[in-house]
Amino acid sequence: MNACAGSPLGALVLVVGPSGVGKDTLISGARTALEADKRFVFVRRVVTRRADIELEDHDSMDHQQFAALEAAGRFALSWDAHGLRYGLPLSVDTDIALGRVVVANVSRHVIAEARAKYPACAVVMICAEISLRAERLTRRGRESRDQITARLARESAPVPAGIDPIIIDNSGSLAIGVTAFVMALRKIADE
Ligand SMILES: Nc1ncnc2c1ncn2[C@@H]1O[C@H](COP(=O)(O)OP(=O)(O)O)[C@@H](O)[C@H]1O
Ligand SMILES: O=P(O)(O)OC[C@H]1O[C@H](OP(=O)(O)OP(=O)(O)O)[C@H](O)[C@@H]1O
Repeated sequence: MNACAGSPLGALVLVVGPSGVGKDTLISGARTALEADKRFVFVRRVVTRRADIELEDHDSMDHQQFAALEAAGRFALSWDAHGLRYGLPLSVDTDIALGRVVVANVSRHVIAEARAKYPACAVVMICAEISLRAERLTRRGRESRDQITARLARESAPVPAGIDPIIIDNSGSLAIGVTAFVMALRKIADE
Protein backbone atom coordinates (compact mmCIF):
# COMPACT_ATOMS: atom_id res chain seq x y z
CA MET A 1 0.00 0.00 0.00
CA ASN A 2 1.74 3.18 -1.16
CA ALA A 3 -0.05 5.97 0.61
CA CYS A 4 1.25 9.29 -0.60
CA ALA A 5 -0.08 12.65 0.55
CA GLY A 6 -3.52 13.30 -0.89
CA SER A 7 -3.89 9.90 -2.57
CA PRO A 8 -4.11 7.08 -0.06
CA LEU A 9 -4.36 3.64 -1.65
CA GLY A 10 -6.15 1.11 0.48
CA ALA A 11 -6.40 -2.60 -0.14
CA LEU A 12 -8.65 -5.55 0.63
CA VAL A 13 -6.97 -8.73 1.87
CA LEU A 14 -9.06 -11.84 1.27
CA VAL A 15 -8.15 -14.55 3.77
CA VAL A 16 -9.28 -17.86 2.30
CA GLY A 17 -8.83 -21.58 2.83
CA PRO A 18 -10.82 -24.67 3.69
CA SER A 19 -12.75 -25.04 6.91
CA GLY A 20 -10.61 -25.77 9.97
CA VAL A 21 -7.39 -24.49 8.47
CA GLY A 22 -7.17 -21.68 11.04
CA LYS A 23 -8.39 -18.54 9.25
CA ASP A 24 -10.26 -17.01 12.20
CA THR A 25 -7.52 -17.95 14.65
CA LEU A 26 -4.75 -16.40 12.54
CA ILE A 27 -6.84 -13.28 11.95
CA SER A 28 -7.41 -12.96 15.69
CA GLY A 29 -3.68 -13.40 16.39
CA ALA A 30 -2.76 -10.82 13.75
CA ARG A 31 -5.32 -8.36 15.11
CA THR A 32 -3.58 -8.50 18.48
CA ALA A 33 -0.07 -8.37 17.01
CA LEU A 34 -0.93 -5.42 14.75
CA GLU A 35 -3.10 -3.50 17.21
CA ALA A 36 -0.78 -0.49 17.20
CA ASP A 37 -0.47 -0.40 13.40
CA LYS A 38 -3.33 1.81 12.29
CA ARG A 39 -2.91 0.85 8.63
CA PHE A 40 -4.89 -2.34 9.32
CA VAL A 41 -8.61 -2.93 9.86
CA PHE A 42 -9.92 -6.41 10.71
CA VAL A 43 -13.49 -6.53 9.49
CA ARG A 44 -16.28 -8.31 11.38
CA ARG A 45 -18.36 -10.55 9.14
CA VAL A 46 -22.11 -10.76 9.38
CA VAL A 47 -23.21 -14.43 9.49
CA THR A 48 -26.65 -16.02 9.81
CA ARG A 49 -25.25 -18.35 12.47
CA ARG A 50 -27.07 -18.44 15.79
CA ALA A 51 -25.48 -16.20 18.37
CA ASP A 52 -25.62 -18.77 21.19
CA ILE A 53 -23.16 -21.02 19.40
CA GLU A 54 -20.95 -18.17 18.35
CA LEU A 55 -17.32 -18.89 19.05
CA GLU A 56 -15.81 -16.33 16.75
CA ASP A 57 -15.69 -12.70 16.02
CA HIS A 58 -18.71 -11.97 13.82
CA ASP A 59 -22.11 -10.31 14.03
CA SER A 60 -25.15 -12.61 13.90
CA MET A 61 -28.51 -12.04 12.31
CA ASP A 62 -31.35 -14.17 10.96
CA HIS A 63 -31.89 -14.93 7.26
CA GLN A 64 -34.72 -12.42 6.95
CA GLN A 65 -32.72 -9.53 8.38
CA PHE A 66 -29.77 -10.51 6.23
CA ALA A 67 -31.90 -10.57 3.06
CA ALA A 68 -33.33 -7.14 3.89
CA LEU A 69 -29.87 -5.61 4.36
CA GLU A 70 -28.61 -7.29 1.21
CA ALA A 71 -31.56 -5.97 -0.83
CA ALA A 72 -30.83 -2.50 0.52
CA GLY A 73 -27.24 -2.76 -0.76
CA ARG A 74 -25.75 -2.74 2.73
CA PHE A 75 -23.05 -5.35 2.15
CA ALA A 76 -19.73 -4.79 0.42
CA LEU A 77 -19.71 -8.51 -0.46
CA SER A 78 -22.04 -11.39 0.41
CA TRP A 79 -22.04 -15.13 -0.21
CA ASP A 80 -23.61 -18.49 0.72
CA ALA A 81 -21.95 -21.52 2.26
CA HIS A 82 -22.86 -24.35 4.63
CA GLY A 83 -26.54 -23.32 4.52
CA LEU A 84 -25.56 -19.92 5.94
CA ARG A 85 -25.30 -16.40 4.53
CA TYR A 86 -22.22 -14.28 5.04
CA GLY A 87 -21.56 -10.59 4.40
CA LEU A 88 -18.96 -7.89 4.81
CA PRO A 89 -20.28 -4.50 5.93
CA LEU A 90 -20.10 -1.41 3.74
CA SER A 91 -17.51 0.05 6.13
CA VAL A 92 -15.03 -1.93 3.98
CA ASP A 93 -15.48 0.66 1.20
CA THR A 94 -14.91 3.58 3.56
CA ASP A 95 -11.81 2.03 5.10
CA ILE A 96 -10.29 1.26 1.70
CA ALA A 97 -11.05 4.82 0.56
CA LEU A 98 -9.23 6.05 3.68
CA GLY A 99 -6.16 4.10 2.59
CA ARG A 100 -6.42 1.24 5.07
CA VAL A 101 -5.61 -2.41 4.55
CA VAL A 102 -8.85 -4.25 5.28
CA VAL A 103 -8.44 -7.90 6.29
CA ALA A 104 -11.44 -10.23 5.89
CA ASN A 105 -12.20 -13.95 6.14
CA VAL A 106 -14.15 -14.81 2.98
CA SER A 107 -15.20 -17.73 0.80
CA ARG A 108 -12.85 -19.05 -1.87
CA HIS A 109 -15.85 -18.72 -4.20
CA VAL A 110 -16.05 -14.93 -3.85
CA ILE A 111 -12.48 -14.06 -4.93
CA ALA A 112 -13.34 -13.23 -8.56
CA GLU A 113 -16.23 -10.96 -7.57
CA ALA A 114 -14.11 -9.26 -4.90
CA ARG A 115 -11.27 -8.70 -7.36
CA ALA A 116 -13.66 -7.17 -9.91
CA LYS A 117 -15.07 -4.79 -7.31
CA TYR A 118 -11.80 -4.05 -5.48
CA PRO A 119 -8.84 -4.01 -7.90
CA ALA A 120 -6.45 -3.45 -4.97
CA CYS A 121 -7.15 -6.90 -3.67
CA ALA A 122 -4.67 -9.44 -2.29
CA VAL A 123 -5.39 -13.09 -1.53
CA VAL A 124 -3.84 -14.90 1.43
CA MET A 125 -4.52 -18.61 1.25
CA ILE A 126 -4.14 -20.61 4.45
CA CYS A 127 -3.38 -24.32 4.15
CA ALA A 128 -2.99 -27.40 6.35
CA GLU A 129 -3.39 -31.15 5.81
CA ILE A 130 -6.93 -32.55 5.86
CA SER A 131 -6.14 -34.78 8.88
CA LEU A 132 -5.08 -31.72 10.89
CA ARG A 133 -8.20 -29.85 9.79
CA ALA A 134 -10.37 -32.78 10.87
CA GLU A 135 -8.72 -32.79 14.32
CA ARG A 136 -9.08 -29.04 14.62
CA LEU A 137 -12.75 -28.97 13.61
CA THR A 138 -13.48 -31.72 16.09
CA ARG A 139 -11.66 -29.82 18.83
CA ARG A 140 -13.44 -26.58 17.87
CA GLY A 141 -16.72 -28.40 18.54
CA ARG A 142 -18.96 -25.92 16.74
CA GLU A 143 -20.34 -28.34 14.13
CA SER A 144 -21.81 -31.85 14.37
CA ARG A 145 -19.87 -34.83 13.01
CA ASP A 146 -21.89 -34.79 9.77
CA GLN A 147 -21.35 -31.07 9.36
CA ILE A 148 -17.61 -31.54 9.89
CA THR A 149 -17.57 -34.28 7.23
CA ALA A 150 -19.39 -31.95 4.82
CA ARG A 151 -16.95 -29.13 5.57
CA LEU A 152 -13.95 -31.37 4.95
CA ALA A 153 -15.47 -32.47 1.62
CA ARG A 154 -16.47 -29.00 0.48
CA GLU A 155 -15.05 -28.15 -2.92
CA SER A 156 -12.54 -25.41 -3.38
CA ALA A 157 -12.80 -22.86 -6.16
CA PRO A 158 -10.06 -22.17 -8.71
CA VAL A 159 -8.07 -19.01 -8.03
CA PRO A 160 -8.96 -16.62 -10.86
CA ALA A 161 -6.30 -15.96 -13.51
CA GLY A 162 -4.05 -13.02 -12.71
CA ILE A 163 -4.19 -13.52 -8.95
CA ASP A 164 -1.06 -14.78 -7.23
CA PRO A 165 -2.08 -15.78 -3.73
CA ILE A 166 0.28 -15.65 -0.79
CA ILE A 167 0.28 -19.14 0.73
CA ILE A 168 0.55 -19.51 4.51
CA ASP A 169 1.16 -22.99 5.87
CA ASN A 170 -0.64 -23.28 9.23
CA SER A 171 0.39 -26.91 9.87
CA GLY A 172 2.78 -25.97 12.64
CA SER A 173 2.30 -24.17 15.93
CA LEU A 174 -0.08 -21.26 16.17
CA ALA A 175 2.85 -18.94 16.98
CA ILE A 176 4.54 -19.87 13.69
CA GLY A 177 1.28 -19.50 11.75
CA VAL A 178 0.54 -16.06 13.22
CA THR A 179 4.11 -14.87 12.59
CA ALA A 180 3.94 -15.91 8.92
CA PHE A 181 0.51 -14.33 8.51
CA VAL A 182 1.58 -11.04 10.13
CA MET A 183 4.66 -10.91 7.87
CA ALA A 184 2.43 -11.40 4.82
CA LEU A 185 0.08 -8.61 5.93
CA ARG A 186 2.98 -6.22 6.55
CA LYS A 187 4.37 -7.00 3.09
CA ILE A 188 1.01 -6.25 1.47
CA ALA A 189 0.74 -2.96 3.40
CA ASP A 190 4.30 -1.94 2.46
CA GLU A 191 3.85 -2.59 -1.26
N1 LIG B 1 -1.64 -23.64 14.21
C1 LIG B 1 -2.61 -24.20 14.95
N2 LIG B 1 -2.30 -25.17 15.82
C2 LIG B 1 -3.26 -25.75 16.57
N3 LIG B 1 -4.58 -25.45 16.54
C3 LIG B 1 -4.94 -24.47 15.68
C4 LIG B 1 -4.01 -23.81 14.84
N4 LIG B 1 -4.68 -22.90 14.09
C5 LIG B 1 -5.98 -23.00 14.45
N5 LIG B 1 -6.14 -23.92 15.41
C6 LIG B 1 -7.42 -24.38 16.01
O1 LIG B 1 -8.14 -25.03 14.98
C7 LIG B 1 -9.53 -24.79 15.11
C8 LIG B 1 -10.06 -24.23 13.80
O2 LIG B 1 -9.53 -22.94 13.61
P1 LIG B 1 -10.38 -21.77 12.96
O3 LIG B 1 -9.57 -20.53 13.09
O4 LIG B 1 -11.77 -21.77 13.52
O5 LIG B 1 -10.39 -22.25 11.43
P2 LIG B 1 -11.21 -21.70 10.19
O6 LIG B 1 -11.67 -20.31 10.53
O7 LIG B 1 -10.24 -21.74 9.06
O8 LIG B 1 -12.33 -22.68 10.00
C9 LIG B 1 -9.71 -23.84 16.30
O9 LIG B 1 -10.12 -24.58 17.42
C10 LIG B 1 -8.32 -23.27 16.51
O10 LIG B 1 -8.06 -22.97 17.86
O1 LIG C 1 -16.50 -21.31 0.23
P1 LIG C 1 -15.47 -21.66 1.24
O2 LIG C 1 -14.10 -21.15 0.88
O3 LIG C 1 -15.46 -23.11 1.62
O4 LIG C 1 -15.83 -20.85 2.57
C1 LIG C 1 -17.17 -20.80 2.96
C2 LIG C 1 -17.39 -19.96 4.17
O5 LIG C 1 -17.05 -20.76 5.29
C3 LIG C 1 -16.12 -20.10 6.06
O6 LIG C 1 -16.78 -19.48 7.14
P2 LIG C 1 -17.17 -20.26 8.49
O7 LIG C 1 -16.71 -19.37 9.60
O8 LIG C 1 -18.60 -20.66 8.53
O9 LIG C 1 -16.44 -21.61 8.44
P3 LIG C 1 -15.01 -22.08 8.89
O10 LIG C 1 -14.59 -21.22 10.06
O11 LIG C 1 -15.23 -23.52 9.27
O12 LIG C 1 -14.10 -21.93 7.70
C4 LIG C 1 -15.43 -19.13 5.14
O13 LIG C 1 -14.90 -18.07 5.84
C5 LIG C 1 -16.51 -18.72 4.23
O14 LIG C 1 -17.23 -17.65 4.77
